[in-house]
Amino acid sequence: MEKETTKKKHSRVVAAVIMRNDRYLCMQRCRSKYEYISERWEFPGGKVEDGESDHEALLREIREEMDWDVYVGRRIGTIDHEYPDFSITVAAYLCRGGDTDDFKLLEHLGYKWLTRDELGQLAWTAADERLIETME
Ligand SMILES: Nc1nc2c([nH]c(=O)n2[C@@H]2O[C@H](COP(=O)(O)OP(=O)(O)OP(=O)(O)O)[C@@H](O)[C@H]2O)c(=O)[nH]1
Repeated sequence: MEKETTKKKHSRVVAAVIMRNDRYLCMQRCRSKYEYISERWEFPGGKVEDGESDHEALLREIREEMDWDVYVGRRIGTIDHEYPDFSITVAAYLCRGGDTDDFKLLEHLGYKWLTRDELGQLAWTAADERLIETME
C-alpha cells in the first residue's frame, strides 16, 4: 500500500553538477534497499545537515564521498521529487574540480564524464532525470 504523502520523510539534498570542458561528472550509486535508486546515476552530493549552508554541505559531501575539493558556483536548478518512501528537494550547483581525476570512489560504484547529449544514455534517479531536462 502506498504511504501517505504527509508521513513521508522529507530531505533537503544538494547535488554538484561538476563540469570539465564540455563534460559532466556522472556517478553511479551503490546498491540500495530502494530499487528505484539502487545503482542509479546521480550527481555527487547528499543531504544537508541542520545548521549547514548548501555550500558547506556540498564541500563536506564531496570530501566524504570522493576525498575531493571542488569550487561551488551558481545554482542551476531546484527539483522537488516524491519517491515512494520519502521526498526530497534537490538543489543543484554548477561546480568545478581539478584537471585530473584525483578523487576516490568511497561511496560510488563508478563514474563517467559525459557530454550533455550523452547524459540520456544512463539510468538516472528520477529527480535527476527531471533536473537534466532543465539543463541547457
Ligand atoms: N547525492 C545525490 N542524491 C540524489 C540525487 N538525486 C536524487 O534523487 N538523490 C536522492 O537524494 C537522497 C540523498 O541521499 P544520500 O544518500 O546521497 O545522502 P547522504 O549520504 O547525506 O544520506 P545518508 O547519510 O542518509 O546515507 C538519496 O535518496 C538519493 O537517491 C543526486 O543527484 N545526488
